[in-house]
Amino acid sequence: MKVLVCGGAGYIGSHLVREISKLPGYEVVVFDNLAKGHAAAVPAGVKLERGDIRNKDDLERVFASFKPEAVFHFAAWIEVGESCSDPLKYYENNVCGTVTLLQAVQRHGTKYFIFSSTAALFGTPDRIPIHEFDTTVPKNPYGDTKLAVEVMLKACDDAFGLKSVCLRYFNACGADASGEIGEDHEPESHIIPIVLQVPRGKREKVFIFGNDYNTPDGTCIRDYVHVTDLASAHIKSLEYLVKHNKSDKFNLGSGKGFSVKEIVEAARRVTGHPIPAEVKDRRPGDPDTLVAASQRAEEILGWKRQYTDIEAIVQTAWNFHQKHPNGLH
Ligand SMILES: NC(=O)c1ccc[n+]([C@@H]2O[C@H](COP(=O)([O-])OP(=O)(O)OC[C@H]3O[C@@H](n4cnc5c(N)ncnc54)[C@H](O)[C@@H]3O)[C@@H](O)[C@H]2O)c1
Ligand SMILES: O=c1ccn([C@@H]2O[C@H](COP(=O)(O)OP(=O)(O)O[C@H]3O[C@H](CO)[C@@H](O)[C@H](O)[C@H]3O)[C@@H](O)[C@H]2O)c(=O)[nH]1
Repeated sequence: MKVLVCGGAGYIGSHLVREISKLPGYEVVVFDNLAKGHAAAVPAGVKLERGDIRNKDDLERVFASFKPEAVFHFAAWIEVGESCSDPLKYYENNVCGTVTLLQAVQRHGTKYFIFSSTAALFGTPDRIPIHEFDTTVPKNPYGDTKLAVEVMLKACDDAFGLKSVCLRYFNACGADASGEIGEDHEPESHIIPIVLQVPRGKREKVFIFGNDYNTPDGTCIRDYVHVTDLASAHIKSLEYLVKHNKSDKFNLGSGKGFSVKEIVEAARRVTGHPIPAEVKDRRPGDPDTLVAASQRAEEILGWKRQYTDIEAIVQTAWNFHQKHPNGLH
């Protein structure tokens, strides 16, 4: 099976590439413009095609020569805050770019499409844990762009039979067990790598955004799901599409929520560093609690998580940062 991984030099995509390229029966090509990803995150032996999903010629070159049977689509801008101040940047890449990519998929008769969606679809959720068919009213343009693609994928299935799986990740975190690849974003906005910047000597303290939420310790609760477990869900999704030839969508979480304070405490235990923390005002747009119901992925895809313990998850991120004090570039 020939698979094209768009955004495969980025954080989550590179973990999928690493896992799928170890398996027999898959030929993998990464397509990435390296705006945020790293060539060093692509394993030796996997071809990296530098190109942009918004550019029809870049796509045509790769689709015509490689003829992928499946596309994993990770390529997007990912910062919620920036999507509020510069929404058109997000619509242009995440929606228009995906239209151009899907046009290539249609032209070349690619059969399967696996899309990186998000918990941000659910805005302020109806209930916790959040189920797949709960109300989707995003609270920011980033979530709107991801919902637009989910809607578009349904239309592509209806019109020309493209079979897709939308995977709504909750908070992706951790790093490959080898420590060779991990999360290296500039600027960094995610809580675990930010907390680890303190023991890395890159910041003095952590700011906790609000301690007056309706949660037991007053700080926001999120569902931290390990990036290697996300990679295995992608492989299961492709197997599902090949076997059942049917589109679907799944929420992917770890099964448990942790507060921001609990994350800081876990990082203190893992690193042995005091990690000073100061409470600041709330960050706009943060809901109290986001926790996924992931039973459908377990039952229908046969997805099994390797990581459930938050310290073990933070430990993998810490191993990565210790191995790459200056990141991957
Ligand atoms: N990180 C999370 O917690 C999280 C949660 C939910 C969903 N997601 C989604 O998962 C996907 C991957 O996220 P990530 O954290 O790995 O982000 P990332 O920025 O590390 O990876 C995205 C990759 O796509 C590439 N890219 C972006 N625009 C491109 C374009 N126009 N053409 C070609 N390549 C392009 C970037 O260079 C980068 O390598 C994104 O679609 C994101 O919205 C992430
Ligand atoms: O310096 C910081 C950074 C974050 N937080 C808090 O930590 C929690 C987690 O924040 P962050 O790591 O930025 O993740 P989210 O805002 O929950 O968003 C991530 O997870 C979502 C799914 O839950 C995805 O949709 C997004 O793409 C992804 O960025 C939130 O309560 C933040 O307010 C802090 O207190 N201090």
